[in-house]
Amino acid sequence: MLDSELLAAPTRTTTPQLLQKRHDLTDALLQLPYDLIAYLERAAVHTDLGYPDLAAGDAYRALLLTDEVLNEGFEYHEQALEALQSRCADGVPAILRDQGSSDCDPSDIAHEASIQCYRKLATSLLLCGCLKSAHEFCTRGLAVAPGDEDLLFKKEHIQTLARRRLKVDDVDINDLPDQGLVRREIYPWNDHEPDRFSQETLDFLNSELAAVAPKCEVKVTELPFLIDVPGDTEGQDSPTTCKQLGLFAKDDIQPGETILQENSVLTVNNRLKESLCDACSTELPPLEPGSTVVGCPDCDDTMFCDEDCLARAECYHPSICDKDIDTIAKDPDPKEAPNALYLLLLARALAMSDAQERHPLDLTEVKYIWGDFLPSAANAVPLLSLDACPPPVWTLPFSFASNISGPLHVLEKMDIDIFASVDRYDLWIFNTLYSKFRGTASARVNKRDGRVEVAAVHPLWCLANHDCDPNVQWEWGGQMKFWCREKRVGGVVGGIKKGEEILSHYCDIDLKVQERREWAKGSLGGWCMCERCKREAAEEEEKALDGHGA
Ligand SMILES: C[S@@+](CC[C@H](N)C(=O)[O-])C[C@H]1O[C@@H](n2cnc3c(N)ncnc32)[C@H](O)[C@@H]1O
Repeated sequence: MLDSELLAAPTRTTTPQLLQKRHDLTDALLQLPYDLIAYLERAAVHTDLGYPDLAAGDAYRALLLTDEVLNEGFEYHEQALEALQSRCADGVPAILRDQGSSDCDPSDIAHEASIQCYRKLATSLLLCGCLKSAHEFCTRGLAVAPGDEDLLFKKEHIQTLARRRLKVDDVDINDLPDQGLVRREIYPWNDHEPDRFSQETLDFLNSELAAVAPKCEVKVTELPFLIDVPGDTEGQDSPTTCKQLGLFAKDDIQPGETILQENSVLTVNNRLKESLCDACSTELPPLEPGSTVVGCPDCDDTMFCDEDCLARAECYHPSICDKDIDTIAKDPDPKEAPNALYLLLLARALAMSDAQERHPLDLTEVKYIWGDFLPSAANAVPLLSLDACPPPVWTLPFSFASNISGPLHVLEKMDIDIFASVDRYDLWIFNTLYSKFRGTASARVNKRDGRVEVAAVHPLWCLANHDCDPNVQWEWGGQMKFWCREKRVGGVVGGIKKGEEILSHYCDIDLKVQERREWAKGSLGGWCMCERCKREAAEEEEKALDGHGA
């Protein structure tokens, strides 16, 4: 019986009805932000809609609110208690009734609700593939409700799954997988996403390009739909294409000519003690007489390479100035470096949103960029099974720390009320930002120790598509720079004719085809199918056949 509870049971409520319910509950939360019952109700709707990650996010906020109710000294105690009392005016809320309690004392209700939160968190995180966090919530829940059958069952199930996945008899809890996957999509209720192919979008992007890349324009183009399976790519049905954006030359461009120079404050680094500019993350010039380095006049330790960077920081820094936010995600374990950088990018976007009083998804640096989204229908899985979760079609990396607790911690450090700001800082918004950053960000390693330390999103540079015979070369210091190659692969003289596409490179083009394809696969979403790759792969295959025959 418990097993069936773990599955997202088919519901008689239709998707449009569920979406309406979600909409109403979100509205209710905007009216009564400290209502833990509404969060639990929305978690249930998110489960029924097939978004266990969003259900976990709601259950976690509900859990935090149970703490607020139960602890008089907590910041939102009064508001959370008042909201709960108003929800209990007519008896125990329906969402808690199956727990058998008819007692309407707020403390008892909050206690019952916390157990429900632990159960929801454990199940939902398990469905996303975050076994370690799910296990932790089972353990925390069992400390509050020893012997709770549901939590005991889930804990046992996690251990069974882990034994199977890790192929060991004794599972060390610290070894449990915790990096999950969730749906990567434009959520049905996301009304911030522009039509990227509309004339309005193209006009906006082209006006931005005029300042940083006057010889470039963005256009709609067709790209091959790339396949993830090596060996499936050649000599079969020609791959279908998909509509995307790309950069094109508006004029002839000469070899060596600079094409694009772009600054982006959506740039972060994960070094705590390195002297890097807070805005552009380049190494600061030495602090000597005549140095251009300037500090923030209002907080210690925030340095910029010059007055220009200090001025650019106005669009995010006021929201984190003197807020003790510096240590978050800094100096991570090397294995965690990419996740830490994505969290820092998210934190920067949240600071920009707060400082500019703009919805994060409406930030110019974010709004138009590629997110590698799948249609919602393709992501929807009719019945989620705990034994095969997350389903292979889900592609957005997800963890409790990166997607739920980390962003909330950042907001709290920024003195933002995490309950009263659900319109701007809801989990689906963090997930959408992550999708966009994962589709477009570039990273830089420290030359001294080879560790990945800087990441950035350059919203115009990232419009250029990849080719293993690129016609441009790029370099990223304080600025992202593109220039026309002097020579193409094979020694052909460079130069780009008016109307030709700007062809960037997402991997080291000096590698052999197999290695190039491996490297670029992550950012391309599949096996590169450029002319050079197809030609060289065919040559390699021919060589292998010859070797075989000899
Ligand atoms: C950074 S974006 C490039 C700009 C993107 N086309 C847009 O519409 O904004 C990277 C994505 O573009 C697509 N892409 C880039 N180069 C490609 C290529 N040579 N073949 C197929 N898809 C490509 C892939 O979907 C990749 O994930």
